[in-house]
Amino acid sequence: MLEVLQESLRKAPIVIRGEYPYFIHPISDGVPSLEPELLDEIADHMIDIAGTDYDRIVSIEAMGIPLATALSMKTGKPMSIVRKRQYGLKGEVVLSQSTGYSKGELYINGVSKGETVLVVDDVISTGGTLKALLPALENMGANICNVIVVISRGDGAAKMSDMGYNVNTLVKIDVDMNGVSILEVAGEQQ
Ligand SMILES: O=P(O)(O)OC[C@H]1O[C@H](OP(=O)(O)OP(=O)(O)O)[C@H](O)[C@@H]1O
Ligand code: HPA
Repeated sequence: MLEVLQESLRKAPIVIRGEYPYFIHPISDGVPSLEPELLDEIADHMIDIAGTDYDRIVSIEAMGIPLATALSMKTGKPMSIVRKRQYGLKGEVVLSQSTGYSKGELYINGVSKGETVLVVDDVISTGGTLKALLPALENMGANICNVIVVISRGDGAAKMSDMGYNVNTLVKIDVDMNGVSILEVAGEQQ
């Protein structure tokens, strides 16, 4: 299952950002090359998990964009991208994002009260991004039907679960200076 994703993770190089061992992968970075087979495999798997019964796909720049685009084209659902740039549109909501290696503001536009949304992203690590985003979407009146993140590293997904948010992840990994180890693949017995 998810063979293309697993194979690509095993090849991911590691660099150090501050003290954080950062894996470089097509889904999380868009480099060196994001192949259509990989996007196709992931989008199909997301549809297996979440179906198509929602009004909107919500994702976060930058690397949520190819995922949300692939899913939008398969499902026919519109998408809204949470941006790192302020637009000042009416109803824009700002939140603070903190990851293992960065801090900044995120801006939500385009999500209406009462909409059912599917949230997708490339990676969950500390959980800092989703910890800020999910309550903000709920405060805007959105109904979050599902959250799917492709790659889980660290304890972010467990922390989200403690907060009452179930984050579906396709693959759980461990990262050290030697590379990526695959700990768990969705739908497979370990
Ligand atoms: O669980 P966390 O520790 O919050 O980390 C996860 C976040 O980190 C990455 O985003 P990044 O801000 O690096 O943006 P990018 O997509 O532009 O690379 C990733 O896309 C997630 O949004
Ligand atoms: N690599 C790529 N994207 C990420 C990482 C990482 O190690 N951690 C959080 N987002």
